[in-house]
Amino acid sequence: MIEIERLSFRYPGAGTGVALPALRIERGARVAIIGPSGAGKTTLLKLIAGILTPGTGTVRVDGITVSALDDDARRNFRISRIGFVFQELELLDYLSVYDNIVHPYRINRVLKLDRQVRDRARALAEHTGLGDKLAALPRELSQGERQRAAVCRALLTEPDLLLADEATGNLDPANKLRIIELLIQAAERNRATLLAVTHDHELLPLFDRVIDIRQPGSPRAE
Ligand SMILES: Nc1ncnc2c1ncn2[C@@H]1O[C@H](COP(=O)(O)OP(=O)(O)OP(=O)(O)O)[C@@H](O)[C@H]1O
Repeated sequence: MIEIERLSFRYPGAGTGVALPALRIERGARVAIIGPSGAGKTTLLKLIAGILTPGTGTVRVDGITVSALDDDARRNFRISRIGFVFQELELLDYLSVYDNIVHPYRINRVLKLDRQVRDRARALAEHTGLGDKLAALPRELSQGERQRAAVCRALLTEPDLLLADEATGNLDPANKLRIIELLIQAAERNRATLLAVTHDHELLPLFDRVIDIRQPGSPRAE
């Protein structure tokens, strides 16, 4: 469960940010976050993930007040509980698809890259149609395949909370649908919550709730 109370955030020197009076999202919900460009959708995801710390108010995830954790605890929380898929994929060009997928396990000591994880990485790749691309470099993949690799990486830790920020941007309609369906299936399998920022209104029927972040200072949650 995600609980937000009187949340506000402003970037230093910027006139805009995000403000949300209150919001509750049940565990396992699949939620689309919409709103005009600059309304604060990405900022909201970063506040929930503990990447940014709110100016005022609180964000609680499964009873944990994320902003009250110290830096190490917040990082560990993020690594072990949250899967993030960004629009800018941030796959590492010099690593194979397989090495990209398991990368979080190589750089975070809280994660252990054991045989089970390796098997899970391969199974995820198979399931997403990347089974024969594990040795390829990201630049040798199509855009849809790269995005699927980024989704596999986000799913490998079996996160409780999946945050997708325009994960389907720049993809054709068939690939958009495939990515969202992958995220929804994974969330259902793990009883995880899915929050997906999207500008694609045709994808909204796939979600069970839509939160519309309006102008900063006067947001609307529905
Ligand atoms: N690093 C930053 N420094 C200063 N201001 C920022 C920074 N990142 C975002 N902003 C500003 O904060 C506001 C909210 O940005 P955010 O990226 O959360 O919006 P968004 O709703 O995700 O937009 P979009 O749909 O265009 O991605 C915008 O006015 C933006 O210019």
